[in-house]
Amino acid sequence: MAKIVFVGAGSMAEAIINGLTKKEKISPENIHVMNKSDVEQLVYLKETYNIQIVCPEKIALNDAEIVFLAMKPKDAKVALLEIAPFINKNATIISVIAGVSIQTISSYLGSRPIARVMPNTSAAVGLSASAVSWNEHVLDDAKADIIDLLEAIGTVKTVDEEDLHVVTALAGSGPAYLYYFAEHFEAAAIKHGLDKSDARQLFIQTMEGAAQMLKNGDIEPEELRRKVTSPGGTTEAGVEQLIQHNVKDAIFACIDAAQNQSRILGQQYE
Ligand SMILES: NC(=O)C1=CN([C@@H]2O[C@H](COP(=O)(O)OP(=O)(O)OC[C@H]3O[C@@H](n4cnc5c(N)ncnc54)[C@H](OP(=O)(O)O)[C@@H]3O)[C@@H](O)[C@H]2O)C=CC1
Ligand SMILES: O=C(O)[C@@H]1CCC=N1
Repeated sequence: MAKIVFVGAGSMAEAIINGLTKKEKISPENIHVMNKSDVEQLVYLKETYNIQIVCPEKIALNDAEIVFLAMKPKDAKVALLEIAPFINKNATIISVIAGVSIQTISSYLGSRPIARVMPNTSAAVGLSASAVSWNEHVLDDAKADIIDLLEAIGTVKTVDEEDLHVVTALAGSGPAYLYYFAEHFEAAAIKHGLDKSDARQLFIQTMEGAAQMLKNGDIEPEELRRKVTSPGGTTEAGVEQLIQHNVKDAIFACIDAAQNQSRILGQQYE
C-alpha cells in the first residue's frame, strides 16, 4: 500500500487524514506527517489518528509514493526547497496549496508527476467537493489511483488547471461562506426567541434538506425557490430583503474576490 507523507500538518492536512483514516482507505501506519516546528500538533495527530510523525529529519520522504503539499502558499517556496533533495524520483506530488501552479511546484521539485487538488475541510467527514488537475507526467494509472484516494474524502472532478482558481473560490472556501450564513441565521433566530441549539439544528437540517433537493434531480434552484415562495407569504417577504440588500451582488463580489486572490497568491509565490 502506498506510503503517503503530508508536508504540512494544519487544518487541511488533518481534514484529509481524518477522512482517509475513517474510510480505512489507507492504513494509518502508511500515513506520515511533518510540519515546520509545531511538535505538539504532530503528537496530537499521532495520538488522534494513530499515524506516523516525521520529526525532525526528512528521511521518511525517501520512500514516499505520494507527497501531499499542505502548507500555506507563503511557506511553499522554503518548504519545497527543503524537501526537494529527499523526495524519491518516482513519487507523485499532490498539492492542495491554493493558487500555486504546477509549473511553480515543478520549478522547485523538478519535472515529475504533480497533481493539484482543491479539496475543502469537509474532507474530515468524507464530504469534500474536490477538483483535480495534473501535469503530463501523471500517467493514467496514477490518475485513477489519485481519484480513488480523493474519493475517500468526497467527490472529485477533473478540471483544467486554470479553473482551479474559481473552484477554490466556490468549493475550497465555500464551507466558510456557509458557516458565515449559519452564524448569522442562527443569531437572527435567537434574537426572535429560539434557543441556540434549536436554531442551530433547524438551520442545519434546512441546509441538508435543500442540498438533498438540489441533488435529487433536475429542478433548477430558482424553480425550487419558487415552490417555497407563496404570493404574499413569508418567503416573499424574506427574499425581498435579500434583494433589497443586494445579496446577489455580494455573492458575485465574494466569488470574484476569492478567485482573484487565488490568482494573486499564484503570482506572488511563483
Ligand atoms: N483550510 C482550508 O479550508 C483549505 C486549505 N487549502 C490549502 O491548504 C494549505 C494548508 O492550509 P491550512 O491547513 O489551512 O494551513 P495551516 O496553517 O493550518 O497549516 C499549515 C501547515 O504547514 C506547515 N508548514 C509551514 N512551513 C513548513 C515547512 N517549511 N515545512 C513543513 N511544513 C511547513 C505548518 O507547520 P507549523 O505549524 O509547524 O508552522 C502547518 O502544519 C494552504 O495552501 C491552503 O491554501 C486548500 C483547501 C481548503
Ligand atoms: O483561505 C484559503 O486561502 C484556503 C484556500 C481555500 C480555503 N482556504
